[in-house]
Amino acid sequence: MKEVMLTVEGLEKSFKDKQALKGISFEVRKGEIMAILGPNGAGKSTTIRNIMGIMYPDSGSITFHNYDGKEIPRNKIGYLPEERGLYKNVKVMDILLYLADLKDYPLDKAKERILMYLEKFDLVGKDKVSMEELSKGMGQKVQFIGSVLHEPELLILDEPFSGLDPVSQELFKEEIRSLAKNGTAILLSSHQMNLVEEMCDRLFMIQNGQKVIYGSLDEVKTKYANFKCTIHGKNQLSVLENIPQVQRVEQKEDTSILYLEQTVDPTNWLKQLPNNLAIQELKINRISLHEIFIDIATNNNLIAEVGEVHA
Ligand SMILES: Nc1ncnc2c1ncn2[C@@H]1O[C@H](COP(=O)(O)OP(=O)(O)OP(=O)(O)O)[C@@H](O)[C@H]1O
Repeated sequence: MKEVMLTVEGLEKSFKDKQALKGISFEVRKGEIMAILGPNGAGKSTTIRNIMGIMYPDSGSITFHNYDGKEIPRNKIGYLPEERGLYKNVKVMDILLYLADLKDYPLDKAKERILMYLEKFDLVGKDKVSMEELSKGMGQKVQFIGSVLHEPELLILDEPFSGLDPVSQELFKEEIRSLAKNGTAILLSSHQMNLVEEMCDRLFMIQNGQKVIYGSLDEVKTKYANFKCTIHGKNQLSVLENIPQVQRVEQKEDTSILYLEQTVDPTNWLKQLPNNLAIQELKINRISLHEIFIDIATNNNLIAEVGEVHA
């Protein structure tokens, strides 16, 4: 197993009468992309802010290598906060060198890396431009550069893809993957489940300040992502609902989605379909992370049925 870089253990945090975190525990390992997911207000940013030392937990511990809490060398960590925006009337190169300096990173090396990244992110020549002259997406790229410039061992990205066009999204994805490949531990919060599904090795899902899922993407999919069968063809709802091992059916015009029980073996299940079904097209696949997320965030059906995954 990969070396553990960050350990969060039993984190509790309250704001006045609101308990935002109720015993959050997880690890982030060298070279992995770990997603922290959850509905709005679940506690993701609060968790991240505690790791970054922007606030301190009421109880629980945060360990980076062998350092605890306030001892953690934050210059070994990179952070792209949810709130975007750097000083407006400062030139791109100056603000990035300032950030590198804050992290005690050698400035000549930083300058080289800034120019390399500006080229990579399609911002050649923008080093001399002031921040206020950049578009929102360009500003976000510069802020991303600021978070990786000093070659952090742990990179925390709070909603890195929000507001990016598809091309810029690809650039970020590629860069994040390549950083992980080179050993950076990455903790990433995102609401874009398709991207999480594409990129992440493991995930931690939080709701109301509590863990609901923690495990590798494969484990989570095997455990939570039951099969569904999509049929294009005109069929009566009652007929579909009466097929064995069908939990529920969603119908839109001539397309029906049959959500199947966890124990279904697709080959055997297909063999016993009624022979008078109208089928123009049929496919079987596992439900997506997006659907798992919605299920958990809205009614907890899946969790109640199958329990938890542990990493
Ligand atoms: N500084 C604060 N003072 C009071 N309450 C706060 C503060 N920061 C967060 N909270 C509360 O803590 C809970 C968790 O908020 P947090 O920002 O961590 O959620 P989140 O998962 O990051 O949500 P989102 O997806 O909307 O960004 C919310 O109920 C929020 O109202």
